[in-house]
Formats: sequence, structure tokens, C-alpha cells
Amino acid sequence: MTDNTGVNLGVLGKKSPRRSCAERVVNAPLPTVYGKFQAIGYLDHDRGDEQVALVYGEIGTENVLTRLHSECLTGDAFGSRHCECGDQLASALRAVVAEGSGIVVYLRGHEGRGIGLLAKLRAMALQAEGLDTVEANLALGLPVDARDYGIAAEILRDLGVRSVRLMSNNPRKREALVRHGIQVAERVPLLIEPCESNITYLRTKRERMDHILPHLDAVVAHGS
Ligand SMILES: Nc1nc2c(ncn2[C@@H]2O[C@H](COP(=O)(O)OP(=O)(O)OP(=O)(O)O)[C@@H](O)[C@H]2O)c(=O)[nH]1
Ligand SMILES: [Zn+2]
Repeated sequence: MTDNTGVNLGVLGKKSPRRSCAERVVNAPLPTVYGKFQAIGYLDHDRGDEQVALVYGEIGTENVLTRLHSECLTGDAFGSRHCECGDQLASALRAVVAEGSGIVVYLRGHEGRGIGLLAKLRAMALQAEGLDTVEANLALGLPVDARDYGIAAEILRDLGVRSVRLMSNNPRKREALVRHGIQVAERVPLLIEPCESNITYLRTKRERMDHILPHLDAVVAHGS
């Protein structure tokens, strides 16, 4: 089967019979510096968000190398060193190209762990005054993590995916996806070398949010 671009869609061309809040509305070829992806656009009818899944190669149904990337304008677009999101996104895109197939779902509505861009910037301002990333959200009267992964699961189902190898350091993300009906065969670490600007933030994620970041031990050992 081909779409209006003439690209062979394989499983991407098959409509899911299950009722879903995720409507697939467009499939466009997306050549990137990493490789040639298919950008599959979705409309989330429950939340009104526009979502996109970048698909590389012929994805199967099981053990698909997958990244669920929470939107981070500052990290992904501006190269912020407050967090490691930008490098994680690049690593994930490189990884699926190296693998020959895989998916990066870029989750709009997840900005600032679901509190939105302006609230995240307020939280970052509080962190500059000494609060950690957890304390800053709480000081604003906001949840530490307000993300929902239902739409991600719906998109994966629409793509025919039943189980993934999930690129993430966050065990709660894995649990959330499983709760929404997608099996996680394996968690694949996505570790980025820390720098002076984000080491405290990363330590907080490890200590207070259960992120699995063993590479920080080496930084501690070297005393930096
Ligand atoms: N509220 C808040 N959000 C932040 C902060 N720094 C980054 N973020 C957001 O955090 C989200 C990414 O979440 P993380 O906790 O860094 O990582 P994760 O997605 O849970 O886990 P990984 O899959 O390992 O990347 C993005 O949406 C960022 O915009 C911060 O200081 N405060
Ligand atoms: Zn970020």
C-alpha cells in the first residue's frame, strides 16, 4: 500500500479497528540529519493536541525500539543545558536509524512534565534561587509530574505495535505505558554525559524521581 507520496506504508497503511482518541491525519516523508523518517501526524480528540510520531524503516509489531519523548522547547530547540532532553532526542533518533527501524513519538502537552512552558520557566527561575526541580513545581502549587501516556499508547497501537524496547531512564514511564496496554520488553537506558549546568538536576531526578542514572556515580567518584 502507498500513500499520496508514493511511499510504501506497510503496517502504517492499516487502520486500527479499535476506537481511539488518536486519529491519524497525515503521513509525510521527513528527511533529517539523522536519516529519512516518516512523520505520522495525529490529532488527539480527547485533549485537542497535535501529535507526531517519527517512524524509521519497516517497524514490526514486537520489541520495536521506541522513544516517548516529552516535549521540551528549551532543551530540544534551544540547546538548553538545564536538562538533557535535547541530547536524548538526538540520541534516540540516531539509535533508531542505527537499528534500521524504530519510532520516536514526540509528545506535545508533556512540556515541563505536563505543567506547560510558562510554568516550567517559573520552576526554572525558582531552581536558580536554590529549589530543586521537585520543590519548584510544588512551590508553584503544581504536580511534580502531570504527564499522561494514554495518547502515546494509542499512537503505538495505531502503528500496529504491541511491545517495545523503551528508550528511557524513567521506570514510571515504563509502568505508565504498560498500564495503557503496551508491553515493554526491555528498558533501554538513554544516558547523557552530565555537565556542570545539569548535574544537580540529574541527581535530583535520580534521588527524588527514581530515574535510573548509574553514570552519575562516576561523576561523584571523580568529585566533579
Ligand atoms: N517542571 C519541570 N519540567 C522540566 C524541568 N526540566 C525539564 N523539564 C521537562 O521534563 C520533561 C522530561 O522529563 P524528565 O523528567 O527530564 O525525563 P523523562 O521523560 O521522565 O525520562 P526519560 O525518558 O529518561 O527522558 C520535559 O517535558 C521537560 O520540558 C524542570 O526543571 N521543571
Ligand atoms: Zn528538557
